[in-house]
Amino acid sequence: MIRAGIVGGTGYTGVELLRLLLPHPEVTVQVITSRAEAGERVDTHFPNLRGMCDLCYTAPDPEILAKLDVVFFATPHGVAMDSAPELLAHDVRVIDLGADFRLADAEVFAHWYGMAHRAPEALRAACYGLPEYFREHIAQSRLIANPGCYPTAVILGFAPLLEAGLLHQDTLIADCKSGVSGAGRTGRVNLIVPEAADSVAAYGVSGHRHRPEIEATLSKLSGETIELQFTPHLMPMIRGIHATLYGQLQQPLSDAALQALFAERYAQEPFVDVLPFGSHPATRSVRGANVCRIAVHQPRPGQVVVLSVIDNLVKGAAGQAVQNMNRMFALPESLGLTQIALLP
Ligand SMILES: NC(=O)C1=CN([C@@H]2O[C@H](COP(=O)(O)OP(=O)(O)OC[C@H]3O[C@@H](n4cnc5c(N)ncnc54)[C@H](OP(=O)(O)O)[C@@H]3O)[C@@H](O)[C@H]2O)C=CC1
Ligand SMILES: CC(=O)N[C@@H](CCC(=O)OP(=O)(O)O)C(=O)O
Repeated sequence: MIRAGIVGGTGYTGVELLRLLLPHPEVTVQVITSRAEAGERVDTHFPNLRGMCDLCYTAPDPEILAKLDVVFFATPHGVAMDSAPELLAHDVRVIDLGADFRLADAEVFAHWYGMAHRAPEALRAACYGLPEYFREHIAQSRLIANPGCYPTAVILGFAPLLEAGLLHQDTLIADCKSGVSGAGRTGRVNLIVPEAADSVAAYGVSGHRHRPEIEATLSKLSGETIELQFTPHLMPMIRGIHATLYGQLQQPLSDAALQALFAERYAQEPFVDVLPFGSHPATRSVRGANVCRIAVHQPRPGQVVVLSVIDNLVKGAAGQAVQNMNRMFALPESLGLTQIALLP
């Protein structure tokens, strides 16, 4: 059995990790941390776990974490980088759901996250944990940077086109919507019901920290320098990300050829579902499931629109982290991740 620990167990992604790991046949969760709730039973805070979980929160203790096989950091940016080097030295695998190891360039990280990178050596050893594109590297890595939620939806939607060099690079737009759980449990004041319900607003239009993550990954996959306009919006829903991606083809391509590109690229992927051409996937079709549903459109010759939906807490965070863990421990990638989405 893999002995696992979760740092940040009172947050949304930490509890989502617990929901997925408790029934996982090859994992035993031995540690779940909270500084504020140390000593409290987890199921007093999350009654959905009653009868499934006897764990109590403990304060993060490096000596205890160092005895585990894998530690998930479901913590704000800047936390994992202070613990990861020591854990790695004790042969503990680390999966960071935050952004500490996502941007390979420490200076780019410092610019977007407003803090110097304090573990540059670990940063160099980290692998970007998007299994559909970096599966082999993940299997050999001991430190995984779990991708951001928006980047997961955007990269999975754009990558087949960019890998094939089919799009003009100066016309790319990612117009995205997120549910409020994307901001975390201790989210901002504008995420409380009276402020967030019955309203939609864009934010971060001039620059959001997920833009460099998306651009760096798509540049790596395409071999070109990719720049795009990324516009996130806050939606009055709890879970879900909907990405509408726009691009212009460099040369004419039939609808059937576009569809075949996506269908073939993801044919063997257990967690990417390519819908029939011209479909309209809804976030409710992925709620609670580790899946990205994608649909391709060509409204006018040469104009491509890709729709990509995920649950931000599952394929956008905890589910993808478990997928990465499975890969790191040479387990079947789908183990413990075959939940069907909750509908309605
Ligand atoms: N919400 C989402 O949809 C997604 C989130 N992420 C990323 O995952 C990470 C966690 O997000 P989320 O679950 O939403 O966050 P929350 O704000 O809901 O929870 C954060 C957790 O971290 C703990 N924590 C905070 N500071 C520290 C610290 N210095 N040391 C140890 N523990 C700490 C908190 O518990 P306590 O203070 O009691 O210790 C709490 O349990 C973030 O980096 C986020 O950006 C990634 C993809 C999607
Ligand atoms: C709705 C909302 O506020 N979403 C968050 C991103 C969610 C996320 O988890 O991103 P990281 O892992 O990079 O923090 C935001 O835009 O800042």
